[in-house]
Amino acid sequence: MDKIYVLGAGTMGAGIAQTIASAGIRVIVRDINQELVDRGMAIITANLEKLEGKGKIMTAEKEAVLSRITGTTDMALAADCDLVIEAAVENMAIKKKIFSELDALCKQETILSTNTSSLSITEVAAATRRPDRVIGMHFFNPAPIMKLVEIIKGIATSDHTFDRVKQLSERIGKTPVKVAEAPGFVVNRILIPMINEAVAIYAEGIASARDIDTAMKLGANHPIGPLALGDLIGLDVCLAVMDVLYQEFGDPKYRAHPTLRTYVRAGWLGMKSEKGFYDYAR
Ligand SMILES: CC(=O)CC(=O)SCCNC(=O)CCNC(=O)[C@H](O)C(C)(C)COP(=O)(O)OP(=O)(O)OC[C@H]1O[C@@H](n2cnc3c(N)ncnc32)[C@H](O)[C@@H]1OP(=O)(O)O
Ligand SMILES: NC(=O)C1=CN([C@@H]2O[C@H](COP(=O)(O)OP(=O)(O)OC[C@H]3O[C@@H](n4cnc5c(N)ncnc54)[C@H](O)[C@@H]3O)[C@@H](O)[C@H]2O)C=CC1
Repeated sequence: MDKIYVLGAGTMGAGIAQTIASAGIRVIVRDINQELVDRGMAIITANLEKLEGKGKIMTAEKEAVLSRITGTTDMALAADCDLVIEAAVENMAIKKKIFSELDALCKQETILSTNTSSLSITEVAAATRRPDRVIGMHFFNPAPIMKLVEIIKGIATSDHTFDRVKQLSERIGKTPVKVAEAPGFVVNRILIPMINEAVAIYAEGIASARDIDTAMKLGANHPIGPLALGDLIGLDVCLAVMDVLYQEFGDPKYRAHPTLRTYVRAGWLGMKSEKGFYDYAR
């Protein structure tokens, strides 16, 4: 795979584009307006400058990585790419619309993948006429750091598509795991209900946000606490995943805590909106 198209330049899209370009592969990253494209490119540049500042990459390498990334608002540039990685919002209706558009646009061989956190690959694939070439390629946040990629086949995804995505994952330095289609796959079915439970503990006044996080860092050896992790992921993404788990399984244990929903309604989405369980305003 020589040319990859990433759809969405947000938290995940920017990190995925950086990861791919750092592995020597050309990547186009698309968002819906130029301001969002510029914001994504600025995040990538800042990340690379941090690595440069620490002496982990040379200036020439930073420039080379940046030169392999093209920011755009143009969907048509997906046409001749080998792989599309969709990292737009966690909403089935929007993903179906995007995949139907991509299907009409892209060459026959293009593999269409989604970085969805929880949604059905089979349902996304059904919006196309190439369900054998649609697959889940689930990265973790922050994408340049986290080693895992969950690869999820839908009911019609071919072995050939799986093998190609597995090979690419390894080429960009990730460790892929094969996961059968199920709501939330492996990691999020465990992780997001844990974050939801931390929100419940916070809302019940059992401990402060900082103490809940300290408890899980020092008591369970987690690198960051669950509320800080919710802020890193995006509380809107956490809520969307809880709602999918609840709807799909019909089990009340997956009910999103009302406080999580209220935060999202307030626009307190975590780091990306500079406010969540903590304040990030600069
Ligand atoms: C919702 C979904 O669908 C799926 C998901 O993604 S679930 C979320 C999965 N992610 C996690 O669980 C992350 C848990 N947290 C961690 O592992 C760590 O806190 C962390 C790696 C994010 C940061 O590590 P830390 O030790 O707490 O902080 P810090 O020392 O600042 O960072 C460690 C390194 O990561 C880098 N880093 C931190 N955040 C970064 C980011 N957003 N982008 C790129 N690099 C980043 C730092 O620059 C630092 O690099 P060096 O080692 O080269 O100095
Ligand atoms: N935040 C996280 O920790 C993780 C999120 N995911 C998944 O990745 C996807 C993206 O999530 P985030 O990056 O967190 O969201 P985000 O809200 O940070 O970014 C989403 C971006 O997609 C853009 N977008 C919307 N429609 C688009 C379109 N048609 N074309 C191009 N861009 C479009 C938005 O303008 C926005 O910039 C979601 O499906 C989410 O569930 C997966 C792994 C981790």
